[in-house]
Amino acid sequence: MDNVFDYENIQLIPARAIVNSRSECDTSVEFGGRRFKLPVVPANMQTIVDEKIAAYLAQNDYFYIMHRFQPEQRLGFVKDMQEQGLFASISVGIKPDEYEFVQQLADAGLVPEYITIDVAHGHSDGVINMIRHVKKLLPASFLIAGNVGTPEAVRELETAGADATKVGIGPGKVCITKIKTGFGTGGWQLAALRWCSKAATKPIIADGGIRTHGDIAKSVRFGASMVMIGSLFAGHEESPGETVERDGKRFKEYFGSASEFQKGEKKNVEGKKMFVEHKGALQDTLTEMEQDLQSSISYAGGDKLESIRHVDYVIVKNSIFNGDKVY
Ligand SMILES: NC(=O)C1=CN([C@@H]2O[C@H](COP(=O)(O)OP(=O)(O)OC[C@H]3O[C@@H](n4cnc5c(N)ncnc54)[C@H](OP(=O)(O)O)[C@@H]3O)[C@@H](O)[C@H]2O)C=CC1
Ligand SMILES: Nc1nc2c(ncn2[C@@H]2O[C@H](COP(=O)(O)O)[C@@H](O)[C@H]2O)c(=O)[nH]1
Repeated sequence: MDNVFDYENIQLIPARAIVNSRSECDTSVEFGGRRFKLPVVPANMQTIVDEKIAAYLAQNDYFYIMHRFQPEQRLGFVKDMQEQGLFASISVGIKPDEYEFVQQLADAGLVPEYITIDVAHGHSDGVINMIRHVKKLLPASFLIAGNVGTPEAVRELETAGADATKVGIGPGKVCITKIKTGFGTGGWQLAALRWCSKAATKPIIADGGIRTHGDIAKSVRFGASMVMIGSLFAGHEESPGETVERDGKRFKEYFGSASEFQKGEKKNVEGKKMFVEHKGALQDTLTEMEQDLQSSISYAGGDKLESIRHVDYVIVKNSIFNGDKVY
């Protein structure tokens, strides 16, 4: 690795605008055979997405990935979504039950449009074997595999049959992997994304560490086709996390998928729980993300998302925030 940096160390350099209004800029992206309004997907976590949010996103041309923490509901979920004419996008793990679940889907003739293999350490035989199993039984599903943090891992998962890989080990807001294990891409996620994307021949999802809307444009610049976001989606009215009130202010809970709260036990805990400020309706955030990304595209000197991919950038030694608060 040559240059090591993260989101807060990068500024993209503006180019001459070709549009007269930011509204002319198109933020949509093709991913897995469908076109979505934004290159953004809320994290497949229990306090971020539920069936209702999934249906809303699919109906409104946004990508979603349902989490895997209510495993018995997944088959019905795929059926329900497809009966409504919506795409089904689910997550699986790699334990023996998950092999049976994939078999059940195939036996029932249910083919989710998207399947994500969601485990902490994706560069493993466990994930490679599951990729092969899914590709054998459900070859028409678009298969995302992760998480990984190296070019070797991206290549191996792609070779095994993954249609896309998910990059990010430990940069998440409720992640404690970096502290508890000493490993991961925490603190240099954007550089890791750049490193991985140079090796990738298929799309990459950048996962974790997004703290501002500008970080979406930076992810696209450094090779992401899609950006997975947890904390920025945690505080909405619709968010499944519990709402609490403190000193007259409303907050919503956001916990890690490897936290004690998710697991129900204190074993291999690599996640924590926090409370984020309540921030209104989900659609307002999606709209603001679209407007901010339209602005990013205009600064890139284009009118399509792709124009961000080739802009110049500088590495700022400390933090671009220089003590400023984001909001
Ligand atoms: N993106 C990230 O940085 C991280 C994300 N997470 C999220 O937390 C959730 C739980 O993840 P996970 O614990 O993988 O899920 P599971 O508990 O379902 O574990 C999946 C399988 O992988 C094995 N496994 C887990 N970690 C490792 C490892 N480091 N080395 C070898 N084998 C391993 C587990 O065995 P065993 O339990 O016996 O080791 C188990 O068989 C997921 O949603 C995941 O995305 C968790 C940590 C980091
Ligand atoms: N190390 C852990 N990572 C986790 C856990 N639960 C989720 N995640 C990852 O975080 C991102 C979201 O990051 P954010 O910065 O946008 O909030 C999510 O998509 C997972 O990859 C966990 O318990 N431990």
